[in-house]
Amino acid sequence: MGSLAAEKTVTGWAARDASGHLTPYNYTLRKTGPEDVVVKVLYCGICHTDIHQAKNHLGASKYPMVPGHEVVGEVVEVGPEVTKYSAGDVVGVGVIVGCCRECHPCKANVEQYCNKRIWSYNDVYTDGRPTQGGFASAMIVDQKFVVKIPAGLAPEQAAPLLCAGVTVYSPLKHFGLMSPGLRGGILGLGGVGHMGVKVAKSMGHHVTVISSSAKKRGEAMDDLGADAYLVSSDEAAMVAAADSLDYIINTVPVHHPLEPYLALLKLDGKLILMGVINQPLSFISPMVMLGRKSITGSFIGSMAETEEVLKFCVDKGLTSQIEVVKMDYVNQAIERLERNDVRYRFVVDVAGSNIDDAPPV
Ligand SMILES: NC(=O)C1=CN([C@@H]2O[C@H](COP(=O)(O)OP(=O)(O)OC[C@H]3O[C@@H](n4cnc5c(N)ncnc54)[C@H](OP(=O)(O)O)[C@@H]3O)[C@@H](O)[C@H]2O)C=CC1
Ligand SMILES: O=C/C=C/c1ccc(O)c(O)c1
Ligand SMILES: [Zn+2]
Ligand SMILES: [Zn+2]
Repeated sequence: MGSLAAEKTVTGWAARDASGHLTPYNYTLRKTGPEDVVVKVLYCGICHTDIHQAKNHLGASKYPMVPGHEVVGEVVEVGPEVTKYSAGDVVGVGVIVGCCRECHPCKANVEQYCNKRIWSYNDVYTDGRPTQGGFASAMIVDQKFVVKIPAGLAPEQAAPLLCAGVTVYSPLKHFGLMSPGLRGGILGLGGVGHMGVKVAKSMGHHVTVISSSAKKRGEAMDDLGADAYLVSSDEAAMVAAADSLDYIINTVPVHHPLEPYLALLKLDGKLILMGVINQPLSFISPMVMLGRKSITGSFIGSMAETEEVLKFCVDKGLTSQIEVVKMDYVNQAIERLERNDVRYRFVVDVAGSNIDDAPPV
């Protein structure tokens, strides 16, 4: 991997424009700083956010962009002040790779809410270089934003926990929704949603999947262990389920009406928005007033919660349900994810794809 003093040239797969099509791209990483960990990427999950970013759904994308923020890798080098990791450790990196360390969220250890957060890609690091994500042979990351993957978790299984897993765990913990017996809804059974079913079931909740079609009913009930399944267009079933849920984790990634789901909540129920939707959502006020309901949101989880969810999954024997693909399949995987054709997360076998050998385009 080279010496601490040298910049490292790596190959990633980058989007060049809002088509979001990824092709090989060579770039240099910063010299390893005192608190930096050099990570050889083994696996990286494909999150729907990678599509939002690569295709400029939020209007702030910069190219070339190497996406990927569910990264599991092996430590190959550490800076002289790194205390937490050493070469050979299997580690994870998620959505955030920097924060100010001084603001209220940083001091409260919820650094994901720091207004000076640095995203793992499509951002600029403190040295002025663009950040680039995990669809690459290596990343250099400050040790604060690295977690150890515990023994007992396969690295490819662990990858989706670094975004999808912690994204459902964090709000359940924060909003006091970890008690057994709660009735939860998971709206949208994709990468985040399937981890929602697994985590909520492991907390002892009664879990209802609310889906746009009946296609996933059998898998949701038989494989993931959901207790009930609602098709959102089935008006009679939606009416029958009114006032029944303590919370809904809403993972739908496109504009949609909120009122059908607010109606499913009990008194004091919470609709927790997860989907990245760049258009106003709407509802009439009595839908929340007459039931003291809340509409809230949540953004990934802290580094501490990321460590917690990894341990939670080991303790409960939870894994993600994944389809492992090679890097040269990444564009097809993205297309399939967009048309809702994956059960439930693609994970790219980056190290097994020999991406350093591909000629850059
Ligand atoms: N807040 C946060 O911290 C995070 C936010 N996100 C965001 O959450 C959203 C979901 O992410 P992820 O789970 O990876 O996405 P997936 O594409 O894996 O899952 C989304 C699910 O939503 C449902 N859906 C309904 N309408 C559509 C549609 N038109 N197109 C696609 N899916 C649809 C589908 O479930 P069904 O078939 O059951 O209807 C689908 O499986 C994204 O917007 C992502 O950016 C992701 C991670 C963290
Ligand atoms: O997948 C993780 C990132 C989620 C995310 C949430 C909100 C937002 O504005 C983003 O750009 C990304
Ligand atoms: Zn994500
Ligand atoms: Zn801060």
